[in-house]
Amino acid sequence: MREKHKILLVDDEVPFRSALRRLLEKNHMVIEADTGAKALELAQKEEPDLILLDIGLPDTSGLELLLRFKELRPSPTVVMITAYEQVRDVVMSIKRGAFDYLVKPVDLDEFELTIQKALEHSGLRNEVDRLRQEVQRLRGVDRLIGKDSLFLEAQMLAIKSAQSRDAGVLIQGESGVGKELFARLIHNKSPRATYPFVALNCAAFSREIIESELFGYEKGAFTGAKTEGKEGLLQVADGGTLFLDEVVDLHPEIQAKLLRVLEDGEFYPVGGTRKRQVDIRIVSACNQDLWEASDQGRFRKDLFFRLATILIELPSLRQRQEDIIPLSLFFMEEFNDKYGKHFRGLSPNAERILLQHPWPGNVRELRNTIERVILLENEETILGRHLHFLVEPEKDQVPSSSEQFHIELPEEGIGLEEIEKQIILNAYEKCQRNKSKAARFLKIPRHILIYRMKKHGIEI
Ligand SMILES: Nc1ncnc2c1ncn2[C@@H]1O[C@H](COP(=O)(O)OP(=O)(O)OP(=O)(O)O)[C@@H](O)[C@H]1O
Repeated sequence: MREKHKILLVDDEVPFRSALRRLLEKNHMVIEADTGAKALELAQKEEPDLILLDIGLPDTSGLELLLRFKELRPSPTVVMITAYEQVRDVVMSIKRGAFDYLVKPVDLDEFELTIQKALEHSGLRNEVDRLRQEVQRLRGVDRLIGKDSLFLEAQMLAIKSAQSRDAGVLIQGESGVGKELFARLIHNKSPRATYPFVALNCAAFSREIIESELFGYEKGAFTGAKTEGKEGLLQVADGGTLFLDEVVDLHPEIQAKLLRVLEDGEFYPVGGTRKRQVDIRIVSACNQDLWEASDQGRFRKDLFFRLATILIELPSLRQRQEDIIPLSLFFMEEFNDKYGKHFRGLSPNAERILLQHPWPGNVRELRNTIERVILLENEETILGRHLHFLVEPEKDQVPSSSEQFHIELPEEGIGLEEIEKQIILNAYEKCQRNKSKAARFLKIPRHILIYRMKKHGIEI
């Protein structure tokens, strides 16, 4: 938190700025701009708590500038400064989000009161922003949606494993089931929670990059290495948790180096001669059976035992049908907030489609699906037709007329003549014993149908 508030004065009159500066700088940090361009640059760079903004500037109008300030994040509190004759502009500036206004020449008491209120407002807004971020963070991690028994068992195991500082936890499950979310949950509930959580996807880069990312390097370790060297993620995560995603893809040499870190808490950066010490916990994830990979010689068994002191298996979304609708509603709320929409629920048809889909991409696929609908549609209910992209194309579902037509033939065999007779009889009945209709149905001329009916002894 800043000790002094930072106030930006934007006015092109030097004597007026100097007078305000004298009033303010005893208790606040003051910065100044005499043009709109300079003011915008300072507002972005310095993030002032409060801006005192003159309406008439040489290069732009204060009203235009106000709109630009309102787009900044964090957005500063703005008090407009104006002459009497610009009262209409004041009304406009309040509509555009200015907190208050002061009229030149400024009355001292009114000035102090306005500044005090504006700074209180700015402080409250910052607090609201901070709390909102905190809620978002907690929502993302602590709000794990799921009532399925396999899922709840996994969650209980994760929370229990968080009590230990060091035990290796391996989380297994298909892609998108929430392995990283579980890793964050374990970290946040563990004694290491106030230290960093650092994630690395072991499948995303070459062996060399993973090695230098993990262990860091000393200057000049290899061609292209930054001259000053680089700290590895092991060091960055010191005291906290290192999350290794797709751990099965770690190169054997890196597996060996990692084992040493886990055994002795020590390692050498790439190209380094000075030993580093770290205190980390490793939570890893894998979308295949890591024990089977060890058995097949693709992963060191000694490292497996270190990483998998506790093994958590996360069920696929297909295995937890009862969670599909609650998860959908949860994501609906999330994306309502994000895109300013007002969806309230799912139609029965939409529910049916969501429940029938096999979700090969699991919760991630469901989340993306709901995001797509909320972003693109504008109704209050998610409807079946909003989910058309999940439904197989018609031609794949309904067999063509020739595939639909099927005759059950008797085991002992049957004459072709008899088959023809049965088909004509069926068609004749289907067409309410109307010979013209039956002929059209069988795609033959009417006199041929009559001829064949007589031949087979069918009553006309
Ligand atoms: N139970 C849950 N409740 C709420 N959101 C969830 C849940 N499970 C997963 N998610 C969300 O689904 C998405 C995918 O989750 P996550 O990245 O943790 O999966 P993963 O198993 O690590 O995937 P990958 O194997 O591809 O790395 C994330 O946006 C996550 O927030």
